[in-house]
Amino acid sequence: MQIRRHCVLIARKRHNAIFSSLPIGSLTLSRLPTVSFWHFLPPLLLLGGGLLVCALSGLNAFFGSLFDVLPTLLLLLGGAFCLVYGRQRELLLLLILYLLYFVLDEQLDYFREQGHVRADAALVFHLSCLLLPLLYGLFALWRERTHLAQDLVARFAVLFAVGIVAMALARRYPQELERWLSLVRWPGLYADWMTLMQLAYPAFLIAGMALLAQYLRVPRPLHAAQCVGLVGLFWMLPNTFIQPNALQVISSLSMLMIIVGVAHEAYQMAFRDELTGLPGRRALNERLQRLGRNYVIAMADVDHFKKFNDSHGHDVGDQVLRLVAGQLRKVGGGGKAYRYGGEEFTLVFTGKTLEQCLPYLEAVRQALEQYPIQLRNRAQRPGDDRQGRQMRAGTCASSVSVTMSMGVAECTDVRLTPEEVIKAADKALYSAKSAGRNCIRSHGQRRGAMRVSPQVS
Ligand SMILES: Nc1nc2c(ncn2[C@@H]2O[C@H](COP(=O)(O)OP(=O)(O)OP(=O)(O)O)[C@@H](O)[C@H]2O)c(=O)[nH]1
Repeated sequence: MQIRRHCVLIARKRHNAIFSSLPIGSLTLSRLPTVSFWHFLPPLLLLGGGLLVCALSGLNAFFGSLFDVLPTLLLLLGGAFCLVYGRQRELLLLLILYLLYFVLDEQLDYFREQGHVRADAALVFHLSCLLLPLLYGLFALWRERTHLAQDLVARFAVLFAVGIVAMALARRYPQELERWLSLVRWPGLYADWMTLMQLAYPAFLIAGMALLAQYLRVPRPLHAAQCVGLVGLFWMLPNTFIQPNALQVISSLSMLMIIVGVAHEAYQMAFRDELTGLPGRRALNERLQRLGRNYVIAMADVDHFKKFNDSHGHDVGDQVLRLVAGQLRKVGGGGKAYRYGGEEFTLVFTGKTLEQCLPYLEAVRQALEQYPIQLRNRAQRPGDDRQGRQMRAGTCASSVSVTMSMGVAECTDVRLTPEEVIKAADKALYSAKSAGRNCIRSHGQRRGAMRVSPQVS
């Protein structure tokens, strides 16, 4: 790695935007944005599918019976899954959704059989509309603690206490409670479309904003699923007695969103490298099993990374690895980047020759070399954007650049295994390091380090 310290006038907008100042000791470095549309895609697809099913006039016998048992099935299977993997938060969310389904389904059954609602239907419905967003929000925001058993007991205790108090009040003061719940407190804020009791709207709003804030602070598939789930429940409640399948379908799908969120995160844990967000070694091993006949593998290693760690600290080193991963992720030519381990990365190209891949690798190498990493002192951070612009234009900032060496090998013989190709790429990487670093060397190349101009077609 070649470290250059010099005064820089930061002209590149992209650079400024990306350096969103993550404090690391006395330094600040970039935090790559991690909010992703893909986190929302599975729950949105489930919600869309659910709304479509609800819009159909009636489900056939098979789907009717399926949705009748689905909430119970999801609670049992999803609950067992969450319990085994210590996901108490999700377990309790499933339980809350199931309890809501159970309570309202009893009312619906009575309504269908008798042709009129039960005497306590309004009270039960209003209570559900108030308690659901509050409990869902509370339990979704309640972070898991280290002591799993204590955590689980605390959650059950809170749920139990709320349930007991609500039931006691409903039994002891049914009319007063119903009147209190259905009161229009803010007539000026009342609109025709508001078919739920008025208190439910601020409860949903607060829960929704808190869940969104949680997602923005920690963007995770599960947090996205919780947000979309709340939207589904907000749609479901006013339609419970109007749309025949709304309760079963949306309750089931909200539970499924939580389970899919847990499964999505479990997959990410197994196959994604947490630090860089790139697919990890396990994902690479899977990919190696189905590479076909023609492929190229490049091993890339950050130069003098130990020195960088020693001079700037491990945390800054971590940020640099993220930045390197961000550049590698952009490699063209259909290449896919993986974190091999430590400061080593692997790039895999399929259906291409080594000559075809080299310009893409060279483009990445150059992009990284030319990318200034600005190290700022936290104490000198500007108070606002204007001040920041002035400071960037007028002061000296400490800037370093990171370089990497690469070794490339190609599968030319069907008898070669991917592991042998990786070994060959590793040898070429070693040659690139010996040749002075910050260059690309391909397997079989005898002398000198290869530098090719990035004529990417
Ligand atoms: N910050 C940080 N450092 C890491 C991580 N993984 C490995 N390292 C460090 O990477 C460094 C690798 O050092 P070396 O293998 O000696 O390689 P190098 O200093 O890059 O030297 P050359 O490869 O010869 O250019 C070690 O100091 C490791 O501690 C990580 O996830 N984060």
